[in-house]
Amino acid sequence: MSRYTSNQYQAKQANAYGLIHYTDNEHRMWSELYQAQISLVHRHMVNEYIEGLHHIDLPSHRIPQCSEVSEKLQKLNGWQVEPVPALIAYDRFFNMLANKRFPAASFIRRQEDFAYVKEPDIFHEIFGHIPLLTHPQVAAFSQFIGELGSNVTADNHAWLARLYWFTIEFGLIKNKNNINGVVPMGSGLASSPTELIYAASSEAPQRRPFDVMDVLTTPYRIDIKQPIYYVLESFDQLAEISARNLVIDILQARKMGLQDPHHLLAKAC
Ligand SMILES: C[C@H](O)[C@H](O)[C@H]1CNc2nc(N)[nH]c(=O)c2N1
Ligand SMILES: N[C@@H](Cc1ccccc1)C(=O)O
Ligand SMILES: [Fe+2]
Repeated sequence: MSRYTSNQYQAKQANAYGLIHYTDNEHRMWSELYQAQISLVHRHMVNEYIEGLHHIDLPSHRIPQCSEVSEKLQKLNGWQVEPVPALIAYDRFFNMLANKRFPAASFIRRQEDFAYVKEPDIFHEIFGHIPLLTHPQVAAFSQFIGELGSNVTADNHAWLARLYWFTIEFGLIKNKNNINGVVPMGSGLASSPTELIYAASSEAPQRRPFDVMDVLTTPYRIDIKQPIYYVLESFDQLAEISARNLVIDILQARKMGLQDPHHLLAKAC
C-alpha cells in the first residue's frame, strides 16, 4: 500500500503488549526532528497547534509509545492513537476516525528523509497530528469525516479524502498578525522542516480561499511539496463544512470532474 513511493520502509510490529521497539538510532532521529521542529512550529504554526502541543506534552528525546499518548488524549477528549504498519486504505482510515482512533504508522524516517518524507511516519503522526487533535473542532471534523466515509460507498472515498487532505493534513488558516495573512495549520506541515517554511513563506505555491467545490475537484499528490494550499477562514469553518450535504457536493463535483493535474506535475519538487 505504501509501496508506490520511492523509499522503502519496513513496517514495525507491536509486541504482545502493544509496544513497538525502537533502536537508539531511531530514538535519536525523533530527538533531532523534535529539536529542529520545536522552534520552527513556534515561529510558524497556528497558535491552536502550539496550545495542543503543550496539552499533550510529548517526549523530546525518544519516540513515544501510542499507549502513553492515548492515555493523555483520552482524558482530554476520548481519542486514542493506535499503531498501524504504514499508510492505510481509506475504508480502514475512515472507520478508525469514526471510532475516535487515530492510526499511527509506526516506523520513523531515515536521515536522508529528515526534512521531508514521502509517506507518513511516526513523527508525522504524533508530532504532526496529535497536538491539533486536542482541538475540539479538529477532533469533531475528523470524526465527522470518518463517519461519513464509513456510511458512503467506496467510490466516494477519494472525494472525501480531499476534504481531509486540504484541511487537517495540509491546510492553512487566516491570521491577521502574519505578514501574508495566513499561517500553516496542517499536520504535514508541522512534521516537515522544509514544507513548513515553504508553506508559510514561499511564493511558489498557490494559496486559495477554502471552497468546498474547488477542494473536492483538486487532485493532490502525497509525495511532493504541495503546489496548492487552501486557506480556512477559521476553525469554525470546519463545522460549516460538516453541516453541508457533502454527498450532494460530491455528486456535483463528479459532474464537474477533477481539475487538470498537469500544473501539479510541472511543479513537482
Ligand atoms: C484521507 C487521507 O488520504 C489521509 O491523508 C490518510 C490516508 N491514510 C493514512 N494512513 C496512515 N497510516 N496515516 C495517515 O495519516 C493517513 N492519512
Ligand atoms: N511529508 C510529511 C509526511 C507525510 C507524507 C505523506 C502524507 C502526509 C504526510 C513529512 O515530511 O513529515
Ligand atoms: Fe497525516
